[in-house]
Amino acid sequence: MTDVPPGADGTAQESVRRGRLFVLSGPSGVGKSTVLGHLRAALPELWYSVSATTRGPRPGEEHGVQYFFVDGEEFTGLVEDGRMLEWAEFAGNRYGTPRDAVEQRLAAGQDVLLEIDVQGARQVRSSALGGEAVLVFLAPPSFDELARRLIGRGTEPEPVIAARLAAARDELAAETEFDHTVVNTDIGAATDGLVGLMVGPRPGSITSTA
Ligand SMILES: Nc1ncnc2c1ncn2[C@@H]1O[C@H](COP(=O)(O)OP(=O)(O)OP(=O)(O)O)[C@@H](O)[C@H]1O
Ligand SMILES: Nc1nc2c(ncn2[C@@H]2O[C@H](COP(=O)(O)O)[C@@H](O)[C@H]2O)c(=O)[nH]1
Repeated sequence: MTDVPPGADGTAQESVRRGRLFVLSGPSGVGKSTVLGHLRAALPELWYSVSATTRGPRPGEEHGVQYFFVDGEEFTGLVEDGRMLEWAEFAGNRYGTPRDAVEQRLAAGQDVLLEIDVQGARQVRSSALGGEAVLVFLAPPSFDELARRLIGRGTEPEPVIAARLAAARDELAAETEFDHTVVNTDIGAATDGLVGLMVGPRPGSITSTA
């Protein structure tokens, strides 16, 4: 399920600067996947974790691309074997981040981005990686606009949309737990906002040798 980047075999990592871990979260329908699509073009070196989920694929989604689509039994096995960095149940399905690929990329010096829900972001924060993780909240311009986007996407039946919007009320209240907020009013501006957070100097790093 995981792939290992060249040079990430654990043999020559002492001289490699560790990659940075970014977590992008926010309510369902705010535009996380859309903005990440643009971010891929802006930051081609960034590695995006592919989550596992028990949700069925939407039209056009492929196993190993948007998600690893697994059944409930396989998901439970991954959790019990300690192979999930974090996982959560969201609106009737389970979602989780495969641990090994993330740790291998970070050790190989590659920056990593997780697109996960608020429950998962909290778990990352309290995990061994929590101290180094940068948590970013993608916020909608308003709740009504969030609902318009989720309904307009047309991928979920009405009861699922209702469950996602109910979850969104709690998720929006969690914004203050994050290191940064980017408001997704305009896709280009939101992408630029994320890029600005991700390409800046690391905390404590030397920015000038003069
Ligand atoms: N800035 C924006 N202005 C208008 N529409 C937007 C904007 N950003 C995203 N959208 C639209 O909102 C809908 C939801 O976007 P998207 O699927 O990227 O959300 P998401 O946060 O990834 O959702 P989920 O968490 O459910 O996967 C899509 O139809 C997308 O085209
Ligand atoms: N805690 C986690 N949440 C995840 C993960 N992968 C995706 N998600 C979040 O789930 C919801 C719903 O996603 P959808 O694709 O069904 O619309 C959304 O908020 C995602 O960010 C994960 O690995 N862990």
